[in-house]
Amino acid sequence: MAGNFSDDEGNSKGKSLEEFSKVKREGKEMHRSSSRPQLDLSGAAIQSNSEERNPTILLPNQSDDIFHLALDIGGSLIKLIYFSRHEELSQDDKRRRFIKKRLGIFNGKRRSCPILGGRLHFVKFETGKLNECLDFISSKQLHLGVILFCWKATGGGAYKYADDFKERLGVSLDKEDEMNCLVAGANFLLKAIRHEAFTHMEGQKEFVQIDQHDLFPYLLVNIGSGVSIIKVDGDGKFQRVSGTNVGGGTYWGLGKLLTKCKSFDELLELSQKGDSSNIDMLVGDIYGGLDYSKIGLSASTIASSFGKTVSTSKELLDFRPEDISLSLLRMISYNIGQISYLNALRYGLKRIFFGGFFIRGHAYTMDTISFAVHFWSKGQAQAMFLRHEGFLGALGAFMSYEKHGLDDLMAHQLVERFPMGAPYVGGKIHGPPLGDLNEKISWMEKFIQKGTKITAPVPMAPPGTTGMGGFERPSSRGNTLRSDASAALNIGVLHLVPSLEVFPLLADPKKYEPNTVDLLDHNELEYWFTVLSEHMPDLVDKAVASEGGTDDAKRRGEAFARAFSAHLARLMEEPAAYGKFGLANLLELREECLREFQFRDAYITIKQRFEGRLLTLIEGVLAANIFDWGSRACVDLYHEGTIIEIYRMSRKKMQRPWRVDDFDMFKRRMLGSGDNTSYKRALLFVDNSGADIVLGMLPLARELLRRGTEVVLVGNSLPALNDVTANELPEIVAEAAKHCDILRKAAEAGGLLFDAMVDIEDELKKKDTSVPLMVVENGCGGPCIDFRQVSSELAAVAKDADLIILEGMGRALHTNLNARFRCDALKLAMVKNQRLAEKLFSGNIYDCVCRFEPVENTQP
Ligand SMILES: CC(C)(COP(=O)(O)O)[C@@H](O)C(=O)NCCC(=O)O
Ligand SMILES: [Mn+2]
Repeated sequence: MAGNFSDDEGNSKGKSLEEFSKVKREGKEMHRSSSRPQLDLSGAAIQSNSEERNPTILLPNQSDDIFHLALDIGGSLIKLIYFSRHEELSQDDKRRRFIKKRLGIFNGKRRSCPILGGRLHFVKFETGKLNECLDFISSKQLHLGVILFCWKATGGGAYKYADDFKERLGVSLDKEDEMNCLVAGANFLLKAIRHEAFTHMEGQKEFVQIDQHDLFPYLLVNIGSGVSIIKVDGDGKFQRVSGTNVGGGTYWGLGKLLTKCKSFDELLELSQKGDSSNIDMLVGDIYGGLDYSKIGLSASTIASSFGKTVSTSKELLDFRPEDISLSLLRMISYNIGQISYLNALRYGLKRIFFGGFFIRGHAYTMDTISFAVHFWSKGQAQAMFLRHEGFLGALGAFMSYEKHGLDDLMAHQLVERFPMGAPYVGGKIHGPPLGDLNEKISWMEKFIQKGTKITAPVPMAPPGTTGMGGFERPSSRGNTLRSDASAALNIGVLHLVPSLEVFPLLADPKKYEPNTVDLLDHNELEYWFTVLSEHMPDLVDKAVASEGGTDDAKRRGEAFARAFSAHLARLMEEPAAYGKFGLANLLELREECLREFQFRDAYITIKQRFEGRLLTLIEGVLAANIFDWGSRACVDLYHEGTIIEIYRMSRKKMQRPWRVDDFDMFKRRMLGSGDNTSYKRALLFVDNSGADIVLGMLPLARELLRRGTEVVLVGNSLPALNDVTANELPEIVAEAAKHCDILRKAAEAGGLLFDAMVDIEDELKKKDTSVPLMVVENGCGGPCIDFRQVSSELAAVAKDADLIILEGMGRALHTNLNARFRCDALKLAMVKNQRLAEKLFSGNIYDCVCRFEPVENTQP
């Protein structure tokens, strides 16, 4: 990795590099937490002429896990992106080591994948309040990890404010060309991030999946203070074809003069209550209330922005600031839409992507731009917007660091999360600071005391819009408090997980959609909102108990409930607030939110309760799936009997045929005649811990093993509800193995019974590479599974598998009910929700689903 080198005084002369690195290291360690990445200066060499004031230093042995930070300092806003390294989530335990070696997955850093896992954070500040940006960087100590480097920066402010960064933080800014950055940022987003682009017409947001092989050419319109219009033909291939000086700065500047608003967001918020027909001259004003239909203009179309203000004797103070703001917003958005379309027409482009912080996820702005493009192109061209709209330049600057490997990242390696602390907004801090749990809790408590309703961060409510010709007055935002009331960002933190892979047995990864239930359907959202809200008190009880029921745990429990309710409220207000969101995402958001408030495993006490019954081996995966602490109906049942009583009742009630009953087909396949009857390798996606495993999946695994099938038990990587994790599985298997020879032998050979083995390394040297029983993690932290993002070890074992068994409602119904695989698939679940049973199968709660999909039938 290369970068410019200078010490705090900006002078690198007079000290040997070795001395320098020693001093720097010692100094650095004093105020650095141990989890912070260290610079490896060994082997460092000056790359350019050593007489230069800031020669470039090459650090050949530096691992990639240092902070990267990039800036886009525009005329109005500073956009900052920084990368923080992932903490290791769990120890690289014996099981993982064994599996990785057996599967030939290179352990440690993989050369083919030069970046380590980490997170990309997106933050913005007003340029006029540069100090807030510098304070933020200092408070997060982002500058300490990068003492030898310059930060990549773009935008005019990279020149204008370079000295401030040098003086306050001792960091130089390495300037990158703005247009280059915009294009690199847009290309990265459109290629690497799933559903980054969306259309917005008449209040309706629709996500668009761009085929990365069919991306170019397109028109990129970046609306910052001014507007750049760029024709993009490929990576690094572009031309700035036009621009306009009437942009975001114009709206803010004129708005400030005319309304006395103090900030852009205040001005934008004001427009929500405006009625621009008091300011604008409409076609109807000229035509006596009629449309000018001959040329396609409705009465409500603006004939002349601000046209009405000239013909009256009114002064500025006689006009409502709300109306002025809306009128300005319409004038500027419409104008940009029109100019953009004319440029698209000039170059024969159909797709126009709009970015820049002028848009701010503001529905009215997007609708106006879309309307202009649609109207003038007669529906031929399409306006599209980007979820990371404001960060194109900063992302591009970030991409210009060499060797971070980000340019190779693909959608399946990125997971977006929405912690309560993000996004951080400069200026008034409305939300809790990132990362600090205690402050986050206090922040939540403040709202609990006030009894105020809060919604999670992100943009403003969509206004009511009408069709052709104009828009109705936008609806007001009401009096809900947002955790981030001033500036809206509808993006989360991007987690980069280089080890995630697309499940290789998916029949058609392009067509694959994990979610069965789409929450963009408002009825669905309302229903699941109620289900999850009602489940909350019980979940909080369990979570608090899992942490010993202490006062601290109770405090965190309350804060979690507030935070998750705020997310739910946010989604109810704007279902697309977090991008394309299905039920699986919502269920995982709940687990992530628990983890954010440091509940490591909320159902641990429940899982442990089952341990005494581990020996009870009874067949019946379906019946055992009744043990689900995520289902309201089932939790109610648990008050009425012991686990074993409920299980017995569950089995007794199971009358065949089940609601979906392909059992006979599966049996025929299992018992069929000929040589090729046994499956070679089965992947068993196991679900709820204890009863499900012991009463359901282990007996099935045993049967498969008996028939010579290699069995891979696939468990969650992180706890989710009461589901068993991959780390917990070996212990359960070991316990069961004490009572079953088949399991014992298989487990020993699979490296699951370490006590029984002298040395794993000796085991690994054995020639026989067949492993009868393995445990692998799935890469997931929710109760569902998205097969576009699975762990590398699962992807590796999947390559030889010819049978997949998905157990449980989350993995087989909420997700993957419609998924098709390139091998046989058995989907087993009990439907523990009345509405879902009716909707999916016209059935009833506790119905069972046994769907067998032999590969011949699933191939198109
Ligand atoms: C979270 C779950 C999908 C877990 O089910 P499982 O995969 O364990 O069978 C399920 O508990 C669920 O959808 N619960 C919410 C709906 C309800 O309470 O009825
Ligand atoms: Mn489960």
